[in-house]
Amino acid sequence: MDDVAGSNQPARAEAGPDVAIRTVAVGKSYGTGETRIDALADVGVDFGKGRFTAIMGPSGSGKSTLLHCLAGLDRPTSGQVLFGDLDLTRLPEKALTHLRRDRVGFVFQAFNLIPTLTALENITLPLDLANRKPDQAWLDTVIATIGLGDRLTHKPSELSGGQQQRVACARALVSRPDVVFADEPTGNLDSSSSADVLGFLHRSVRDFGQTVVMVTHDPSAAAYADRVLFLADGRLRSELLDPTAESVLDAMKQLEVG
Ligand SMILES: Nc1ncnc2c1ncn2[C@@H]1O[C@H](COP(=O)(O)OP(=O)(O)OP(=O)(O)O)[C@@H](O)[C@H]1O
Repeated sequence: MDDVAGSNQPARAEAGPDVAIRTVAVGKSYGTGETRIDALADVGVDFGKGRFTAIMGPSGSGKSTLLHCLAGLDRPTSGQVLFGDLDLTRLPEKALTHLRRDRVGFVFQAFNLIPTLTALENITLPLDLANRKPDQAWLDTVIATIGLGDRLTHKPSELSGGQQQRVACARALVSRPDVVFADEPTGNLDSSSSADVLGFLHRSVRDFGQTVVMVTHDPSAAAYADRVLFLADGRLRSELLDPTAESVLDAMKQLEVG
């Protein structure tokens, strides 16, 4: 059993059979005294398995901080993050590194592809780094779904922004992670490329049962999700099921009023 050094608390925990990640009273503060900022306060929420959840809220409301705590990129100051059968808040650094490598996929706003590798080499990079052989049938499925056809031998500089982000999505999915985290994945894309990328993420949930958690500012992007969580001042304020761009806009207006 993995224990945090100096702690008797086990790192094993159980979020629940249908729950990919559960947060329990999560808080994250920066600084102390007068300059202390509570980026997150008392956030308790379940992220269902095989669901597409969007996180929205004004600038500075804690969206990225929450995503980083969920993905094991950052540790909360208080509370628990239960990731499947693990309590991330009690997991030693090395085990967190393994979790990020083996059980989590990331899509960032800035694509973050390796410029010297081809699209295909970028997609299989996480497997190569982990010394794992690709599941060829799954790789073929992912490649067919991103629809890059003959562009797989191209370098990122020879691809459009939308094509690069679809490669980044395929890279996030290739190891069949428990959860794909996307931080503003369409922030640098035009509306047509955004629709391609969001459509791909949506299909990965609907057709392959992938769990996706996405931070976005864009109501149209959030409308691709099954559920939208709204943060304000580091607190969870409301949520919306089966969102549309209009209902998300309304909820955001309510957030500003409230
Ligand atoms: N490393 C840090 N040190 C100090 N304060 C931080 C740090 N990271 C974030 N913060 C603060 O925590 C709060 C939440 O930041 P966060 O980036 O999570 O918000 P956000 O909702 O993702 O914002 P945006 O939409 O602008 O990206 C902000 O007040 C921010 O200034």
